[in-house]
Amino acid sequence: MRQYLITKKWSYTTAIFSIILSEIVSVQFPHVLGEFTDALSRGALTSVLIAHYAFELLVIGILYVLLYGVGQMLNGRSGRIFEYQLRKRLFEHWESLSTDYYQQRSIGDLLNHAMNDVRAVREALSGGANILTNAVFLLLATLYMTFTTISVQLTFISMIPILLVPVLVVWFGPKIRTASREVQEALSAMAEFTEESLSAVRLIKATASEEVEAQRFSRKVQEIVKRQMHMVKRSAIFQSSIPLLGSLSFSIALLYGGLLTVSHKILLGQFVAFTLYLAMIITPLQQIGFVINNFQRASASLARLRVLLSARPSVVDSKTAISLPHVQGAIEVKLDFFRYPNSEHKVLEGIAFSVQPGQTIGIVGRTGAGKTTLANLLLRVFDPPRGAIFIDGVDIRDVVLRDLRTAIAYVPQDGFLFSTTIAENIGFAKAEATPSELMQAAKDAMVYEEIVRFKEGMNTQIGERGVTLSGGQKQRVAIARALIKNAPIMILDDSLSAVDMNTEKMLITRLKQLRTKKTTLIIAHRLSAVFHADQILVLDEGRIVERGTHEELLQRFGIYRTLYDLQQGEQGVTV
Ligand SMILES: Nc1ncnc2c1ncn2[C@@H]1O[C@H](COP(=O)(O)OP(=O)(O)OP(=O)(O)O)[C@@H](O)[C@H]1O
Repeated sequence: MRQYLITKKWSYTTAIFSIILSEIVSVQFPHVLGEFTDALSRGALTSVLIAHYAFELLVIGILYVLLYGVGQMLNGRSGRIFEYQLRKRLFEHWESLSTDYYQQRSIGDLLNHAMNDVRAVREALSGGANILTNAVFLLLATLYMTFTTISVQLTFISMIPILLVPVLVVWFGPKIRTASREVQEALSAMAEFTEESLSAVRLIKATASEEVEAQRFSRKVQEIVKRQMHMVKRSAIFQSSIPLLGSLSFSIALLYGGLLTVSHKILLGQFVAFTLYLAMIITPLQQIGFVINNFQRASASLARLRVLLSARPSVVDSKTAISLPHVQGAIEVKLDFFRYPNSEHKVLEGIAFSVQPGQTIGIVGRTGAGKTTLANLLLRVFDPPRGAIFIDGVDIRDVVLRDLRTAIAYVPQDGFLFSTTIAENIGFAKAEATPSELMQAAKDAMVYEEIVRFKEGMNTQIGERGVTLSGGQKQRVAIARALIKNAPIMILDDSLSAVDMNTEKMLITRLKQLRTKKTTLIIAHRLSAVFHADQILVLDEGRIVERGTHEELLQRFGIYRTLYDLQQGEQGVTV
């Protein structure tokens, strides 16, 4: 925030300067009315003089509005730019963090930071800056005018209650900050719940759990209301005690100023002007309370944002990382064991195998055996230990992350697609892809014929605002997205599971043709996806328990054979 204020120093200086000038202009208002009253009480008021005073007030009004308007506009603009930049920075920061970060934080919580916390800071920055400058300088200008044109003594005595304002700030500030942080945390919890609940809406409906969910939601909302009431109570007491002090000042002024006027120590016009001055500062005093309140909330939000922005990615380029722009695709794995961070359990143990460019490796095994974990390590979604995985003979821990991930085309298990057109989804990894390349990728992934049946073809919107693709279609669009990357290494993580056997066979044949000199890793539950592989690894509880070609493994009568017999019985699979 400091950096931002420095870059915008001229805008803020001009805004503050305009607001100060506007206050200097506005404090002339009671002064003119005081002179008017004096002229009236002396009986010296002529029609020319009345017109003169009226014109003076008009000019004061116009100048005030212009100057204050400029200040407000500049501060408002800087606040909005800050809001935009902070959200952009948050987004870029989140993009840079590693996957494990998202296991600890929910999307709803992060969105709440991006929306509510950022807005709280912006409000303090723009609205707060306006009002604070306005209030402080109006107060100073009023004090100056009352000192110089009315009575130092009267000003001092009347202002005594107002001097208690800083004491109130020190007393209430931390309390409001804590209350505000608690509200933001409750809002985060609600956002987290809503996000999760809406993502699972199909499940909730299918299991008729709407009422249970609604009750859980209402508990979250009640918690927010409770915390908000707590904050509102504290803020209200604080905010109302400031005008209370102002009213006290007013009473003193009336009492003491009245006595001074009656005893002719000050003129009637001076007394009228003084009460007008006091009336003028009551509102800013009220606003100071509001702004300080705002600042306390913004400071709680800033503290939350600071925690977020100080998170560092756990997977980063090493200082000596080398660039590998032309990967051939040889993979060697010599992994003693791997545990996920914050877990004691060894997910993979004693994994050793190698793949030559052009080869296809099949990885099969029961659910939870560690297949996806192996893909995660190859991609460095989680860092493997040093000396465990090599690409073209180089430890992947020493390869520039971007190069490593560019060399691998990965199709995740859920075949995630973005809510945009099919064409954009396929071209995701290759922004410069031509329409014919996109079409070819869709054809290679055996999904083109189904895409052209949609009215908009490749430009069909998918997701929330468009058509819903079937599981098998999604998987094939995801495969097309990987194919267009034309990467030396491809990992299909159970990406054919929702595709019918016939299409799977055609797809595999096509993959073989396309990737003759490239490395392909196929993770699968259905063995038919790996029959053709040069080598099949059978994983069980994190270990390679069998390896060989399809024929070799069948002869071994182990897990693979059991799985094969089972699946053949279920689906009538034949080699
Ligand atoms: N991010 C993670 N943190 C901690 N443990 C994890 C994480 N991801 C997976 N695991 C654990 O690692 C083990 C292996 O999971 P993995 O996803 O690699 O299995 P898989 O063989 O791909 O299973 P499936 O065939 O069901 O996809 C499981 O016990 C799982 O609970």
